[in-house]
Amino acid sequence: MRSAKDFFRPLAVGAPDPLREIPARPSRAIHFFDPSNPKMAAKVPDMVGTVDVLLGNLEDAVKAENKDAARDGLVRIAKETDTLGARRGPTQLWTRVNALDSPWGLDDLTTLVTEIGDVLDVIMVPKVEGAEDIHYVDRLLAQLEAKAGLDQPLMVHAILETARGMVNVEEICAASPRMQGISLGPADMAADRRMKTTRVGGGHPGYLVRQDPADGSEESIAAERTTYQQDLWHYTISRMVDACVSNGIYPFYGPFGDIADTVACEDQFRNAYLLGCVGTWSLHPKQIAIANKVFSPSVEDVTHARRVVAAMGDGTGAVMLDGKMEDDASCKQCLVMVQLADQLAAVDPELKKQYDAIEPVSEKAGA
Ligand SMILES: CC(=O)SCCNC(=O)CCNC(=O)[C@H](O)C(C)(C)COP(=O)(O)OP(=O)(O)OC[C@H]1O[C@@H](n2cnc3c(N)ncnc32)[C@H](O)[C@@H]1OP(=O)(O)O
Ligand SMILES: CC(=O)C(=O)O
Ligand SMILES: [Mg+2]
Repeated sequence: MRSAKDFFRPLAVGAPDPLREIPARPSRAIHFFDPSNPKMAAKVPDMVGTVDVLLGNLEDAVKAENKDAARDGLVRIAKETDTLGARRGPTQLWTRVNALDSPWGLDDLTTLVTEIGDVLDVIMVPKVEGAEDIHYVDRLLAQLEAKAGLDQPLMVHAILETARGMVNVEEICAASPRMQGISLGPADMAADRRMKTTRVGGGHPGYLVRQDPADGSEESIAAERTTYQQDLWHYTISRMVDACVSNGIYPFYGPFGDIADTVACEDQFRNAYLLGCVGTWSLHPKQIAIANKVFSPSVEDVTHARRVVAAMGDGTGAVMLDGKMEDDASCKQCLVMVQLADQLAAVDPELKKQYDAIEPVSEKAGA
């Protein structure tokens, strides 16, 4: 571990200074596309402005024989789409590179940083297992940034998709000032943990609790009883959120592979939103609207939050609103909601219209 004094020093001569703070950019949906797929690639320019993040995926879901074409395709798209990237327009440009132990990871990093390092915002690194993976990427990026003459450092986002990564999640988050966030990789995580599932994210009907039998008799045990499906990912997401927030970086849910089941997708996204995630992945264009809806506070929540903040004045003490006690702590929760709404309204005109239509609040205390 570097000393606190050295933590913000560039890791290569000529590399830009590391960021002191990770920018809080709206990132409700990270939309994945395969740059080697001509149909998907053709849609990218028109998607700028309709989604917070476009991510050129080079890793899983891209066929081995298309790896070079995907990398080259992303370089071309970034160069030709002059509104793409946070420095040039409303939509960030991220990439997911191949794993560090794969035959393609080194070429991905080398090519992307030197060719489009001034356009890319975040590099997502899959299958991160410990701080050593981030340290390797950190130094290599500094060398490449220096070589490319970049004046801003690239940020790094890790995917949490192994048991060892989970055990080391706090040190991964703290490993570099480049760390921007973490996403859950539920499919690889399930495989690595030897979970007996076959899905890409979401719940499982077999993971449940059952109502007690009425009286312990054989009949009552065999009788129909209510069951409640439980959330397979609660522990993982909660721990990821704590690790990210305690290190000043951002937690994200990941993929929901059942593209047709838009209802369960919305549920999974909302669970993550309620637990503290700031965004999620979109694998198909129809998941973008779901993510944008779920990760934008509802008009009802913003209305309530603004009322509480107004009623709390300087934010201290206790007041009654609608029969409920509000104090410093509930006011802080409401401020999270109000600030997120303000941040999203600045980039989403439709949301701004909805939030602006909320009646202004004047009450100072008790109602
Ligand atoms: C576990 C993990 O690692 S998850 C992350 C890796 N996985 C991915 O990135 C998957 C990305 N998504 C996809 O590959 C595709 O969406 C699939 C395979 C899931 C479905 O693809 P299709 O069967 O072609 O979907 P569908 O027929 O509904 O597509 C409709 C249109 O949207 C396009 N489209 C589909 N997905 C995307 C996308 N992610 N981005 C842009 N356009 C897309 C299709 O090309 C098609 O275009 P067309 O109307 O010009 O023919
Ligand atoms: C997201 C991802 O890569 C996974 O679930 O494995
Ligand atoms: Mg994976």
